[in-house]
Amino acid sequence: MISSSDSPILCRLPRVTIVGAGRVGSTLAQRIAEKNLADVVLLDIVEGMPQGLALDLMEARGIELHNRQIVGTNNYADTSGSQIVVITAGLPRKPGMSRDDLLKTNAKIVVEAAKNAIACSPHAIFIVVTNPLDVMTYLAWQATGLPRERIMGMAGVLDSARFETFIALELGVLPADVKAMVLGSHGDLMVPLSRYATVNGIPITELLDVATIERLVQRTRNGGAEIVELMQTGGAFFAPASATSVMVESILLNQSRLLPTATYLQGEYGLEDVVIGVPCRLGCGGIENVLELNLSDSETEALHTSAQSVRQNIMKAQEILAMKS
Ligand SMILES: NC(=O)c1ccc[n+]([C@@H]2O[C@H](COP(=O)([O-])OP(=O)(O)OC[C@H]3O[C@@H](n4cnc5c(N)ncnc54)[C@H](O)[C@@H]3O)[C@@H](O)[C@H]2O)c1
Ligand SMILES: O=C(O)C[C@H](O)C(=O)O
Repeated sequence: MISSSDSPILCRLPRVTIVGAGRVGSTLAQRIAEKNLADVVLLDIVEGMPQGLALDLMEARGIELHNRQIVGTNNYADTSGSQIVVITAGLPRKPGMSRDDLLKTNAKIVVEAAKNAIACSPHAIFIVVTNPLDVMTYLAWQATGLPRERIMGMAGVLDSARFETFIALELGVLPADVKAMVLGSHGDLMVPLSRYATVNGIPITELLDVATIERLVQRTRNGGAEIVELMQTGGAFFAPASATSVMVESILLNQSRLLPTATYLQGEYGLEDVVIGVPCRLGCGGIENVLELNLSDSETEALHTSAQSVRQNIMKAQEILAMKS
């Protein structure tokens, strides 16, 4: 008699663990299940909450016409054998705070989550979402000891989607017709590449004047804060969950999509030993390759300034973690 756990080929469906079942985590669980991408394990420290969310999502399956399993838990043992682990655990910022103000609280949470999750899913690919994003991804990379291909951060897909949204609103065109890429850190020093933004192949520099483009760039840089100020409690979660689900999808379906991804750089763009957003191809092994774009001098300078700020915060985070251990 073969039990289901003895039969990996026939019975193992892809499984994605989401650590942190808050607003981003639970919305991501919904996206993954409703896109029929994988079974989901939602883990949180709050007892009962991930279990309740999972049951609620399970009860929607007949209506949404999918058959994915969603499990809620407080125990890492239930996450074992996951193909992907997404870390959303940690505090969101409040109005008036920068993402870097979350460093102290979230560093310990993310390091612990990463260590616990890798112990149960040693072959998983990790996607970090918790802020401050680039620093948290670096800490999770260190904590897990994973090769850089298997650990990345989500921010660029979201920042790019915001830039595309603002361009589409300005021009009155379909958002899907706008393509743009935002590189750098997930913060005020992010680097929206206006030069590469197009509407169905037409550069936006042909369609909008310099002052308007600069206004849209500034709104993109402030995109997270704009929502935090409006909501007053917590930040964005619908678009962040959509953005993360696109990365999950590209990995699980081996789509090799070229997406702005926070990754550990090893000399690309003249940067080393830092995590920052650059274009990466995402497939079944995680990051398949890092694309080095030909940047102008000012774009390169902006990327380096962004990286310098991440480096300083990595050092701060390491000091904080050293004090606590
Ligand atoms: N990278 C991005 O683009 C992006 C976008 C949106 C949000 N974020 C960040 O994602 C994080 C989560 O945001 P949210 O809106 O979902 O917040 P939230 O408060 O709704 O959810 C966070 C969850 O983490 C849980 N948690 C805390 N410590 C934990 C631990 N040790 N183990 C497991 N779970 C733990 C909490 O109980 C809570 O349910 C924040 O840091 C936020 O700033 C990043
Ligand atoms: O702005 C935040 O604090 C959350 C997230 O990073 C976002 O950009 O929406």
